[in-house]
Amino acid sequence: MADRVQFARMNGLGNKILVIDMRGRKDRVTPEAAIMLNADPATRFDQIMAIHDPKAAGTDAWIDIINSDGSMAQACGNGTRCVVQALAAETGKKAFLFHTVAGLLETREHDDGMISVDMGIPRFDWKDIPLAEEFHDTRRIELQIGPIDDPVLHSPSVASMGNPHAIFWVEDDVWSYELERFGPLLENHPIFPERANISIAHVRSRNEMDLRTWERGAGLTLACGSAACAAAVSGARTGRTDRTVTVNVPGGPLVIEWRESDDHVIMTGPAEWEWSGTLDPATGAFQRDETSGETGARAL
Ligand SMILES: N[C@@H](CCC[C@H](N)C(=O)O)C(=O)O
Repeated sequence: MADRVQFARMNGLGNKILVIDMRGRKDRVTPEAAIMLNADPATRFDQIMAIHDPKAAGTDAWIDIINSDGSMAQACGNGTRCVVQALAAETGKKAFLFHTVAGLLETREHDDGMISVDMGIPRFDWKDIPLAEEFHDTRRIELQIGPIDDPVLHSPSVASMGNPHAIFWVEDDVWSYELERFGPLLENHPIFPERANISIAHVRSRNEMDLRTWERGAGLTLACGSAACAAAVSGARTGRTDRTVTVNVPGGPLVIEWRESDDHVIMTGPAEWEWSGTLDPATGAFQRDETSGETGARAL
């Protein structure tokens, strides 16, 4: 038990997150531990957010983001809100500056419990997504799935929110597409050398869209915050939407603002604590706290 750390099972609009407290330690959550934790229905997750000691002055923590297949991700909007809620409950602070492989993330918990994350400036250059071939206009790239003369999905917009996203625009209901079938094929398409998160978007109005996402390294999820940001900026870039849009993901609505003043993308939504326990970050062996199980915001 001595080598165990605290963790909380949380969710951001149904995106299943394990927040693991690695502060004060030099080791990292291993891919083996991630795979073990994901294999148990009690701890099955979409992402792990491992909180480490800060690496730079002025920041509150370094965060490693790990997908359920054990791979590392550069961004996780829903998981970031979960970390904010856990640390706000622990410290009473309302604002945090986090550091990830993709850069700095400014965050704030509002009085109504909603949490905003500054997801940074999106990138659109084909080399930044990255794509395997040169495309001058990433608002619409040549990529399709299904019969060549009658594709089911085609011509996605692509964007990087630190992590790679492709957004397929559809005129009809996002639920009428077999994303569980097309998602893995598109995630691993050779055009995406680092794989990609694959979303289907239906625009309802200039300020609202519906979005389903097949996540790189995690599969179908109820919510993907960075995909909502990528879809919002791609909607604005292609003239479909305004710069502030409500993105309805299967788990509920996220509000995304692509700020005019500095091009940063601000994502606002909820986070929810479910239960907590201790685990071994090397093996993934875990124990649930007997006393945990009430809902509401909790410290780790
Ligand atoms: N759920 C996340 C995105 C997680 C990362 C993604 N699977 C990747 O590998 O890029 C979110 O809320 O942004």
